[in-house]
Amino acid sequence: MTDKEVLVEVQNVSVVFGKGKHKFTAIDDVSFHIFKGETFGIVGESGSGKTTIGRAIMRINEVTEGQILYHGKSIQGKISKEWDREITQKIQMIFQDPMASLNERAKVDYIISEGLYSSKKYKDEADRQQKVRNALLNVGLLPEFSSRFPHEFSGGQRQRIGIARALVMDPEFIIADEPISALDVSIRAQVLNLLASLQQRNHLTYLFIAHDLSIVRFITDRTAVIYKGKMVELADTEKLFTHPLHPYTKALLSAVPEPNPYKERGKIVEVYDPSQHRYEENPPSFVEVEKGHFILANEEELTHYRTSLKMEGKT
Ligand SMILES: Nc1ncnc2c1ncn2[C@@H]1O[C@H](COP(=O)(O)OP(=O)(O)OP(=O)(O)O)[C@@H](O)[C@H]1O
Repeated sequence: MTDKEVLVEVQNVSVVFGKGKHKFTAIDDVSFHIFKGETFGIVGESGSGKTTIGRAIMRINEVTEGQILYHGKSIQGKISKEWDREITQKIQMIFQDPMASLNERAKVDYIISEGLYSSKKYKDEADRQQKVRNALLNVGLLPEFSSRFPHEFSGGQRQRIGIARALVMDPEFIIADEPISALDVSIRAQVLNLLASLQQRNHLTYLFIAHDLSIVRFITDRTAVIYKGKMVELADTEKLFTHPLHPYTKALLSAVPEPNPYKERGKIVEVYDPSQHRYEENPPSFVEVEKGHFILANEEELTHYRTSLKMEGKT
């Protein structure tokens, strides 16, 4: 990745659902940015808020506090019609479950064209059909499939239809929300490879949401770890996997199964205990502890992290 232009900026974003007694903070003061051309991963356990962040960038979830910028311009609140149209086209999402995310009663042709219809992003009917054909070919499906219904396809093919639906809009940024976790293990690699080759060919930027750490390591350039709506660590992916600092990241990594059964047998899985932080008296902030490596820590913890980095000779 040579281009370091910032494409997406999430600034102190909180997303709160419900009101009064039922108020629930799903995302709590989260900040990060995504460079153009990179694959940025967000990992965390179920319910940690990964999807909510993706949906906030898609403008499906309303941001309660903070702001999200795309190409340096706010995407919320009162925005011009042109800007709204542009971001609706440029930011696309691929969903987790290809069985649930495709309209069963619509033909593939309509499913893929929906975004085109609402944005009127085609010259005439022949142009629309050509765009659908190209999108299907780009994801390795036959153009003839456009006259079929979703139930006629396998899980992997359906996810390819979901990808084609995003691609037909000629996007710049794709939020892939656990795009392979609902698929058979045997076809996961194919879909991942397809996403990787589309990224190269179409100069795409990805936000890749996952709970499976081995996939994140394989596909992302940088990774953020989220725990109960708070971002706790962010670093280059290799760095995060080889030199994790936050105890939650360490616990997550220690739970990844080892391919070697002998190692797996003797392995100690760390348990994360959030009460170790003592944040009541000394609250944390998300700070850069070394270049490009951010961590949620209070002053006391920061001193500890800096010392351990120094000992590794890496400050
Ligand atoms: N519309 C909503 N109204 C109320 N609570 C919600 C809403 N959407 C999400 N939540 C809650 O916010 C929290 C975060 O949900 P989210 O789907 O972002 O988690 P996730 O990390 O993506 O989990 P998973 O891996 O299971 O998809 C959960 O506790 C969820 O129940």
